[in-house]
Amino acid sequence: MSTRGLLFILSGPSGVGKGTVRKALFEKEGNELKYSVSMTTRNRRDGEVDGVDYYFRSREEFEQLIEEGKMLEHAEYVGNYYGTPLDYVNKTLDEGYDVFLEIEVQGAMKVKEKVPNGIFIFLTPPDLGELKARIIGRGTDEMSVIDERMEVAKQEIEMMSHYDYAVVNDKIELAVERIQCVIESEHLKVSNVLEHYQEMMKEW
Ligand SMILES: Nc1ncnc2c1ncn2[C@@H]1O[C@H](COP(=O)(O)OP(=O)(O)OP(=O)(O)O)[C@@H](O)[C@H]1O
Ligand SMILES: Nc1nc2c(ncn2[C@@H]2O[C@H](COP(=O)(O)O)[C@@H](O)[C@H]2O)c(=O)[nH]1
Repeated sequence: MSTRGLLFILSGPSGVGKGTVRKALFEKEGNELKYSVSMTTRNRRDGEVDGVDYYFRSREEFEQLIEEGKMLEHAEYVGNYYGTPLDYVNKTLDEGYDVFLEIEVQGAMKVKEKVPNGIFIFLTPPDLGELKARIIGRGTDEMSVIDERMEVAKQEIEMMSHYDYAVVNDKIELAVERIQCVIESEHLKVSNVLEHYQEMMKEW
């Protein structure tokens, strides 16, 4: 017997540390979350692997998938498409696993329209100076792109009120612990526990 898994959406400005925190969370023992690998049209960075970090696709291929209704959400971000393939999310939730998305804010708001019972977590920087320092320190973007990402970040932070939880990423380990607390408490919610028993009672 399995009930449907929960959908967790981690979002927040570029460079806040979503990828870093998500990887640290997934390295924790006993974690049964499934990560939904996103699709993008942006160029692959050094060390990134197709199918692991992203599915890297051309604009034409991406647009075809949008047209066929194969994306749960998609957004255009700093000149490239990013999106969440729908089939993997549905299949994995149906198998009873929790699914974890790591996406930007426009996409998260589209998921909220389609999956209102998703759990939306906003990862925040300790302050904007630290956010810029992290983007620069990562060394993956030119200065013009960094400025663009900072402009988008200010608008994104204003969207925090649409989320269920705000998690500060001051220290990676603390941010991971806070997210683990969110996951555990969501599993204790009566609505989620009750669903489990309702499924069981159907079989008795
Ligand atoms: N708590 C932290 N303290 C200091 N540095 C951090 C922390 N978390 C992440 N970083 C660093 O900040 C930089 C950006 O992190 P990361 O790439 O994970 O951000 P992101 O939110 O996933 O970015 P994007 O949305 O653009 O993919 C990296 O160099 C990472 O090592
Ligand atoms: N709406 C979506 N946004 C996504 C998805 N996968 C990643 N992202 C976000 O895009 C920006 C830029 O990412 P980068 O790898 O180029 O730095 C960042 O905020 C990601 O979280 C997705 O499937 N949908």
